Amino acid sequence: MSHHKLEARSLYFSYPDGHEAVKNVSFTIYHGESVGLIGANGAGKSTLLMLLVGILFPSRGEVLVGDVRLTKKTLPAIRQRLGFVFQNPDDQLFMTTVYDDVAFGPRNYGLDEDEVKIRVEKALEMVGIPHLKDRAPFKLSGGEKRVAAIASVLSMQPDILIMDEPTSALDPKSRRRVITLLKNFKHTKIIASHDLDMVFETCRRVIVLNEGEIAADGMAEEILFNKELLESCGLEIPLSLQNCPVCGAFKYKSI
Ligand SMILES: Nc1ncnc2c1ncn2[C@@H]1O[C@H](COP(=O)(O)OP(=O)(O)OP(=O)(O)O)[C@@H](O)[C@H]1O
Repeated sequence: MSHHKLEARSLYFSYPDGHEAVKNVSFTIYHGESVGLIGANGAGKSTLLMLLVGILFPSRGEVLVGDVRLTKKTLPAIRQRLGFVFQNPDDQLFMTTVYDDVAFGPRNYGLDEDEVKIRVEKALEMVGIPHLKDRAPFKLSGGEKRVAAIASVLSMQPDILIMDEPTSALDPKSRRRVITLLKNFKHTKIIASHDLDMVFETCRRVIVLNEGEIAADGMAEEILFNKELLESCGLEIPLSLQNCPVCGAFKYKSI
């Protein structure tokens, strides 16, 4: 299904102050792939994700969604297929209730209220917060806000899910719920995170960014066990993949 393909071609991006945050980034992500995007603070992960969803536009290079080049003109038609979860949930939640925030996308898309209700209830169920539906988003805790923001994207049933730090600030139960829904999401997903254990569980492919450039792009097993590579990019092997100091055993990947 080539129309779900997402391609970055020699992307460069400089912020107005001249800082070059993304340099010569190229990759193709095919339908159904699960891709973790990792890198130290400031490596360019968020900037790259914003280029992929058309919040920012590259200084040079191009992004293609299917065969369509992402531009200001093509963006409206493409946007509804891309579900983007921001790093900061406050950028995503702006209605007076959680329900209305999660309903916003489907309503905007023109679905009738019965369908909207089904979508909202399903999305809230998936992230485990049906009980918060009537609450004001700004009165939620950090973790509650994060899962509400995820629900507001799931309700659009996107073809491509792009998430910036979906598990940060989550307690173990909420984190586990997010991991489960990511594993169950069968379309394309791209997840930027410092939670490398989560990346290992949910992504088959990993792209490593270092100072704006791709340092590695390969199978999760190859990359997340590569101590030298990770250390050269300011990262370390995820905890669940480190040898147990007592028995020497590894935990193995289950996807
Ligand atoms: N608005 C901005 N103006 C200028 N420079 C910026 C701006 N936003 C980000 N940067 C710089 O661009 C680089 C990449 O930032 P980005 O947020 O993409 O990194 P990141 O990998 O997502 O980092 P983190 O893991 O800390 O979230 C950093 O050096 C950052 O300081």
